[in-house]
Amino acid sequence: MSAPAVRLRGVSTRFGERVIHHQLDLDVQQGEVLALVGASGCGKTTLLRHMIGLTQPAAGVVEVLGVRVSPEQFLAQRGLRQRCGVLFQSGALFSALSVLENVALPLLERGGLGRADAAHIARCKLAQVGLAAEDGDKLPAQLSGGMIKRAALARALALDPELLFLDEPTAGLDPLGAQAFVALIAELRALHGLTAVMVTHELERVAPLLDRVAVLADRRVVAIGPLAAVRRADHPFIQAYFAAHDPQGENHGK
Ligand SMILES: Nc1ncnc2c1ncn2[C@@H]1O[C@H](COP(=O)(O)OP(=O)(O)OP(=O)(O)O)[C@@H](O)[C@H]1O
Repeated sequence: MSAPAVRLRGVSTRFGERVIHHQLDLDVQQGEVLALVGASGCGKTTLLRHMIGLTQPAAGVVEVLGVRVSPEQFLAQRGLRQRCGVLFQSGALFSALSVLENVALPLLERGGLGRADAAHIARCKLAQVGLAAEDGDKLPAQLSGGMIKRAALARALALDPELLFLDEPTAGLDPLGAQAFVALIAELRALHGLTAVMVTHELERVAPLLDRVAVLADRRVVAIGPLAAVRRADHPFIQAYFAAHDPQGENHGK
C-alpha cells in the first residue's frame, strides 16, 4: 500500500488549560474521500488547520503527502502548497477582489502563470463549479452563500490539487447545490484520483462520496472505516450521533 496522503501520529492540542486532542492518530489513504465528523467544538476544524499548517499541535507529527508539516514549512514549501487545495468554512474570499481575481490568485502567486493564462484557467474553473462567466466579474459580496461556496471551491481547485481539504463544504447549500457539489467531487476523483478530507455535519448529504468516516470524540479518533461499519461501533457518542442524524437508520447503508 502506498504511503498515506495524510498521517497524524500522537497529535495533542491544547488551548490554555483545555485539551482538544490527546495523542490522536489518523491516516488518510491516497485516493480516498474521508469525512471527519464529531460534536461541535470537538476539534475537527483545528485538526484540519494542523494538516494545512495554519496551526501546530503541542505534540505529535503531522505529515502531508510525505512531508512533515509545520507552519513555516507549509507556507514556505511551494511544492506542498501547490499540491493541496483548501476550501474554508466561510469561503474566505478576498472581498476587494472580483470572483475571477480570487480564483486566479493562486495561479499567479503559486502557479507562476501570467495574467492572461491565469484568467483563462480561472474562467474554466468557474465553469467547472457551475458559475456563469459574468459571475466572475462580481465581488464576493454580490454572490449568494451557495455561489460563494462554489467560487471558493473553484479557487481551491485552481492548481489541480492532488489533495483537497474541505471544511463544511455543503453547509448553506440547497439540496440541488449539495448534490451538484457531490457530483463534482466524484467526477474530479474519477478523473484525477483526487484525495479529499472533509469536515462535515451533513454526513447524509456527502455519504455517496465517502470511502471512510472518522469519528472524533474523547479527544481522539474513536472509530474509522466505511460508514456502515462506523455506525455500528459500540461507542456512546457514535450511537447518539447516528440516532440523531438518521433515526430510521435508512440512509447510511454504504
Ligand atoms: N485559536 C484558538 N484559541 C482558543 N481556542 C480555540 C482556538 N481555535 C479553536 N479553539 C477552541 O477549540 C475547540 C475546537 O474548535 P474547532 O473549531 O476545531 O471545533 P469543531 O469540531 O470544528 O467545531 P464545529 O463543528 O462547531 O465547527 C473549541 O472549543 C474552540 O473554541
